[in-house]
Amino acid sequence: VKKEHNYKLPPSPPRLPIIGNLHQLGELPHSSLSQLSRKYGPVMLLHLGRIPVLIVSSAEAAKEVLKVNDLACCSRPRLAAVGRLSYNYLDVAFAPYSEYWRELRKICVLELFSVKRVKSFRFIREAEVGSIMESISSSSTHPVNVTEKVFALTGSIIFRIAFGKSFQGSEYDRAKFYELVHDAETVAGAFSSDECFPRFGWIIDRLNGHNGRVEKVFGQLDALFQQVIDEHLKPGRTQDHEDIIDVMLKIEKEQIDEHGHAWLTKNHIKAVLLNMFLGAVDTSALLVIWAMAELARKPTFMKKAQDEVRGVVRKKGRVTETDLDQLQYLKMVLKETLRLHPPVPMLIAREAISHFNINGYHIYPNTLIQINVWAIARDPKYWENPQEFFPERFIDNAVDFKGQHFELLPFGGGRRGCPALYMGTVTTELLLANLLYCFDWVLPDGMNEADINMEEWAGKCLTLSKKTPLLLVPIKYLHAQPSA
Ligand code: HEM
Repeated sequence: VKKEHNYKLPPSPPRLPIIGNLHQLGELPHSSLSQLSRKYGPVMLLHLGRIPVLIVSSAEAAKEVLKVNDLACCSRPRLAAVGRLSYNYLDVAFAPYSEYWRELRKICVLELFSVKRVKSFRFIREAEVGSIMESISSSSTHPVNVTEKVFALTGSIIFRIAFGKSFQGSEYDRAKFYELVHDAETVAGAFSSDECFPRFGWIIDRLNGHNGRVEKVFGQLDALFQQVIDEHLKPGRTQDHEDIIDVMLKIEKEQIDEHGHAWLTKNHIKAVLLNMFLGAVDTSALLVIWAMAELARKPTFMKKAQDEVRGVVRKKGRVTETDLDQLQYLKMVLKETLRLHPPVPMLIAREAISHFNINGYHIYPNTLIQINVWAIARDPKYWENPQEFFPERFIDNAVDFKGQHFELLPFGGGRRGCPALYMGTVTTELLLANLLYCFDWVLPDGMNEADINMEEWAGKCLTLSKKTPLLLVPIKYLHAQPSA
């Protein structure tokens, strides 16, 4: 299509020279952009330095992107830090749209994150959840940092699913591991100055240490992944259960062509491992932390969820995955949390591959596209009392989060939607159900419900955290036997 001057562009807020609209993002971009969209509309065009970015803030416009024009805009921007961390886009989350990405995505959907594979890791989830419940019950009646415990759990589960061993069985320190995942998230979530500013941005990157930070994180991740892959390749290694590295090494072997070339190499495996750590640890943890914070603020909802889970599990001692189907209220609590606190509030940026129109506006190739699912899920046009946490809104309501209902998109949608939705939901349901079954939760001395700090913190990451840790006092339930 020829670039015509009469192609109408989406409305844009006024911008400053050089930095464009960067100064309007603020500490919480999803929130600042939600306010801006009230003035400029659900489809607006910003400029972050030199990068044109389309901000989408309505369900109708999200449908235009994720369904009607999915193919025209399902690439990802090539950002330098992400490129370095992903071995030059050998991963699935950040790889531009290509035949390679389609093949790898197929492997993820069919082999790595399929329901069958995820079910095969049930024993890991149940064992790790049991051990965290044990550790919480040892501090029964004292305030517990719920945020820390929940992060420890999601990290341990993914570590073991991916690497086939737990922190206990490895020389890798848990705290060091979290720091590394967090650092990787931060550098991956930030634009470099070079990307935003023509000609001189690279100088800023060098001066402010951005490049050095990326290299440091890359070096540490690469060393960890290499070490674990080497362990898997040691002759005589015995394993009682296939982990993600085993599966990928098997695929690597099977893909060797008649000339001895494998299109899947160790770097591809490392890039996918990176996606698993960045995609799974924080998202699942944040969902459960926000859910616990909301329930602690609303004791009647907490009690209702506890009555349900205790009614189903009775004196069994702990919740197992076979119980989850019966926990309808718990599922509504998590759905409502995904609405109010989507762990990835603006999805992962897409990039337009070809020209397309949306709401009568023209979008050019190479435009970045950000869908503000946080804003959509709080829009009174789609939700009654949208700021209120009210799980009952989902009774007799067919809206779900699988990417077909554009007013609720916590896992994204279309070709680039989250391929691990099942893994995410089964992990978070099991964890929340056990927290609610095993303990009653009370507020630390001197605090009341209104004192729970619900402020958000984005910290340049893709995910949305709770600004302060959640501290609650667990009182062990009579029948709880977490490690039974
Ligand atoms: C509650 C948990 C989770 C939430 C809320 C979540 C959310 C998301 C979102 C919003 C996206 C971007 C979708 C888009 O751009 O349209 C995404 C993509 C992705 N997620 Fe998840 N996720 C979760 C769990 C997981 C887990 C457990 C894994 C892997 C172990 C994972 C791996 C990925 C990958 C690889 C992508 C990139 C897909 C692509 O670009 O083709 N996620 N996720």
